[in-house]
This record gives sequence, C-alpha cells and structure tokens, in this order.
Amino acid sequence: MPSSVMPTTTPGAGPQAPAAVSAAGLRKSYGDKTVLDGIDLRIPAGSVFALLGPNGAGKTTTVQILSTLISADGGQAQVAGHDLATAPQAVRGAIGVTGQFSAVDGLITGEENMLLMADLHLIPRREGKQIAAELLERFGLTEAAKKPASTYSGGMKRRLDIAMTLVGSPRVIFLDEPTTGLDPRSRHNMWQIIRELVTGGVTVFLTTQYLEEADELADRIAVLNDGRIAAEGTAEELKRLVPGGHVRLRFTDPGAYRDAAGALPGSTADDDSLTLQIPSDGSQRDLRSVLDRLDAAGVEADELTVHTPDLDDVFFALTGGAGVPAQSAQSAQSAPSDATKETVR
Ligand SMILES: Nc1ncnc2c1ncn2[C@@H]1O[C@H](COP(=O)(O)OP(=O)(O)OP(=O)(O)O)[C@@H](O)[C@H]1O
Repeated sequence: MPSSVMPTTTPGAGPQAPAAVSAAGLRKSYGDKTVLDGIDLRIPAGSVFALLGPNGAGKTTTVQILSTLISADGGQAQVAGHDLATAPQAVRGAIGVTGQFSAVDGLITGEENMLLMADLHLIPRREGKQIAAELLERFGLTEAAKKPASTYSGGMKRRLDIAMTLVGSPRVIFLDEPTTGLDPRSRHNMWQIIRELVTGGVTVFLTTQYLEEADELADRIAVLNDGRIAAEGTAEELKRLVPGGHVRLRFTDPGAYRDAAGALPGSTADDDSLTLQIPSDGSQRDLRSVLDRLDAAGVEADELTVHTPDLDDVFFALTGGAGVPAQSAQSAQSAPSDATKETVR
C-alpha cells in the first residue's frame, strides 16, 4: 500500500491545545467479557483522532461511552469540557454522533430529516429552515432535498447523516466508521468533508477499519487491542514501531546482481527476480552507505526502492501478537523523524 501522509493538523491543534476529549482508566465489561480494560485518551481540540482496532476491539463501545449512550463501569472522561458522569446533558449538547447505523429516516425527504433535527435542537422554524438549506447546499444535497431519503445513494445518505449531525453546531463529532461501504469516490468526498470540519475548528473522533483512512486524516491514531490502547501516536510515529524497513535493489544483468550481492553481505537475495533486499531504517545515511558500497563494486542497480513499514504492518504487528511490545505514547513521540515509502530510479 502506498504510504501517503497528509496530516490535517490545524493551528492550535498541537498537543498543547486544550483537550476536546480526555479519558482516564475507562473500563467496560459485558458479563464476564472485559471490553475496555482501562483506556486513557487525550485529544487536542481542533484535531482528528482515529481509533483503530480489529472487529470487536471495543471501538464502538468507546464512542458510545464518550457520547453518553452507555455508561462506563469505571474511569472518568471529559468531553468538550464537561464531565461525562456529572454533566452528561452538557456533553450531549456539545457533540454530534454519526454511527454505523444511520439516523436518516428514509420515509421522509432529506430536507424533512434536517428540519426534524432542527426541531430536536429546539431551533425556531425559520432559523431551522435556513440552517437546513445551508447544510444541504454544503453537502451537495440541494437538488435531492425534496426527494425521500430512501432514494439516496449510500454516499448521499452518509452526507445527509453528517449534515444532520451538524445542525446543532457540535464542537466534537464522533464518526463511527464513516466510510464503511462507500465507493472510493464517495470515500474521498467524505475525507474532504472531514478535513473541512476540522478547518472549521471541530474536533473529530473517528473509528475506522481502513488504515489508509487513518493515515490520510488523523493527527493522532490509537490502536485498540485486547481492551487496551496498544500504541498511540502520529501515523509516522506508529510506523517506526515496527521492523521491516528495507532497501530493495533490482537488476536486469545477472553479473551486476551477483557483484552487488557480494558487496552487500547482509542482503537477502532472490535469484528469480534478481533483487536484493537490505535491512534499512530508510535514513539518508543508511541509503548512502548502500550506494557507496555499490559504487565501490562498480555496479549500478536498475531500480532502487526504499520501503518503510506502513500502517498495515503496524496494525498486524500490534493486533496479531507479532512480537512488537505494547508502547507508551511517550516512546512513540520521542522517535526521530523519518522518510516514508518512495521509489528512486
Ligand atoms: N450490548 C452488548 N452486550 C454484550 N456484548 C456487547 C454489547 N455491545 C458490544 N458487545 C461486545 O463488546 C465487544 C466490543 O464491541 P464493539 O462493537 O465496541 O467493537 P468494535 O471495535 O466497534 O467492532 P467492529 O469493528 O466490529 O464494529 C464485542 O465483543 C461485542 O460483542
């Protein structure tokens, strides 16, 4: 998977920004099954936070607790400055939630769905109509506004769902798997919508099973596994936690391939494809040393590719028991900066 990084960091969204969501020691069990076993979170205001985890890891449970839909068995949390336990009503007034199961009523039109939300927020009719019209326009739904929502495509329904969430001007939005089931174009549209929300100062807490989505959107990512946060950091920090970085050299001339193999003793050779794989952290220094050794041997590779682990590697390593130790946020944050996957010919 190509690793592109486009963090949506906005001014004021750094770790020092006030927390839009903070949680300490959140616990939740169903019967004798422990779903959350002490979750700590701190999400700066105006940032995108992605919670990743395999099926059944507890992502939806976390969203349900933080959005006051269910209560935790232990721990504490503040959302938009309000305590979950003592001021749930204030939390509800400050958040929007778009779940895996849409709040859209298919029997009524898109516009009527919006007006219903405005009524729920006790917004006067005239103002409600104006807000509905603005949001429908913003989400490209003006033309379809008078049609029953059941006639909308999956992408349109999802956009209407988010538009409905925005009626109450929430400061924190929880998006539970916002692009599941969407085609690539609709998914990219949704990403654009999420970026625009953050530009407008909203904090987005999203759960996703798409690592590419977290990589594209999130300022910070946490991986939930076995009821705990197995790792937390930026996409780049997380990628540095797993081994597997290497330089791959491809040759067309078998003689050059053999000479290069002799010059690079630590490499893994593949005689069929005439490629050599050399463990590397992808740093400039490492790369230069490989090139110097090739120069000294008088050989030139036909293709050189630098591979750094992507989020897939991180996910499998952290959630599959592949031997990467669970990490503290501190150790991820202190890792040095590094390059991502790129090809040099
Ligand atoms: N109301 C409930 N009663 C009993 N068990 C529940 C309940 N809600 C969730 N669970 C269990 O808690 C665990 C976590 O569920 P949750 O929906 O939070 O996971 P998830 O990470 O969102 O998964 P997915 O990616 O599949 O949506 C699962 O094992 C689930 O079966």
